[in-house]
Amino acid sequence: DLMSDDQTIFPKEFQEKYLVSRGIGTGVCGEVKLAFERATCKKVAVKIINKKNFPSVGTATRNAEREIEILRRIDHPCLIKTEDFYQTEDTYYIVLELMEGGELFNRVKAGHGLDEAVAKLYFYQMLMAVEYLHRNGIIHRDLKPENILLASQAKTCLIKVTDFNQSKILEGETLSRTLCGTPSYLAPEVFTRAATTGYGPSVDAWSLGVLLFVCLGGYAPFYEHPSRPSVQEQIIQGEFTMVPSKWKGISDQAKDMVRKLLVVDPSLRLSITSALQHPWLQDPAMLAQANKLMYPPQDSDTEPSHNKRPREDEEGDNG
Ligand SMILES: C/C(=N\O)c1ccc(O)cc1O
Repeated sequence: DLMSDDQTIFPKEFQEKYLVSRGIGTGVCGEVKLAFERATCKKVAVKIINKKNFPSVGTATRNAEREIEILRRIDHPCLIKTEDFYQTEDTYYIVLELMEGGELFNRVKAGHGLDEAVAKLYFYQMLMAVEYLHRNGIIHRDLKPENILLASQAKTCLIKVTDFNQSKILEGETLSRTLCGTPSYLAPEVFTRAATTGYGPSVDAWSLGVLLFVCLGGYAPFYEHPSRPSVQEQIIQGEFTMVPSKWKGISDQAKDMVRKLLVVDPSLRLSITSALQHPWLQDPAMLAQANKLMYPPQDSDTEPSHNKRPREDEEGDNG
């Protein structure tokens, strides 16, 4: 094992394939470093996860490989691709697609939200990504701004959801571990019924509601405050306030979407599929822009049509 510039130990075969550079992010489960694939100079992100953060995972190592297999097959333009996977006896190294725009978290700076049109474009892509995960039997369970990555610095850009592999690979998702991170995005049933009856894909709809609230309002719907009930209590009661000064410029349809997602009873909450049919998203200009970002025309799609004369320097068979 060779030491990189800081104390992280990388497996030899990892070092042979990748050159590790600087840190680009840290999460509750580990840190993220920029790396270069030596053979192609392609930039990648490497998530380094210390197994001691996932005590129950030791026994689940076998199905970690199986989960990796499932995740390799996951393929959607708004989901981060798992490109490679290494592990030592105490660390996981997950090689992921790099997103130059970094985390959405750094875009929704405290105090002001995104333009409504930008929030709508991002939210639509999140819905498409999460609907695809659910169709493939994966519940994300940890949707939050840190797990939404931006492809570029541009406002209207492709976004990708990450860390869905986290919960799926590192099985051993216990309620206690779930409660170790910030509870702000956790759905009510995770605190109430989850321990016994378990919970379904509707938990992701709640988290997307919190995400949309933050993108539009620029502040969290459920947050710690000395004179308020605990965050957990606020969530279980579904108590949130759209402060007029922060929401005055936001459309009624956008507010309606948020209100229909932040519903405590999962059976009454708007589903991902229904959210995609909500009037707020029936916006042809946004849909066209999103589809262009998700499915950019490839060269082969723009082949000159057969009735065009080949360019002077081009030898066409009818040249
Ligand atoms: C986890 C990840 N990519 O997969 C990532 C995390 C942080 C960041 O700034 C850029 C990134 O690409």
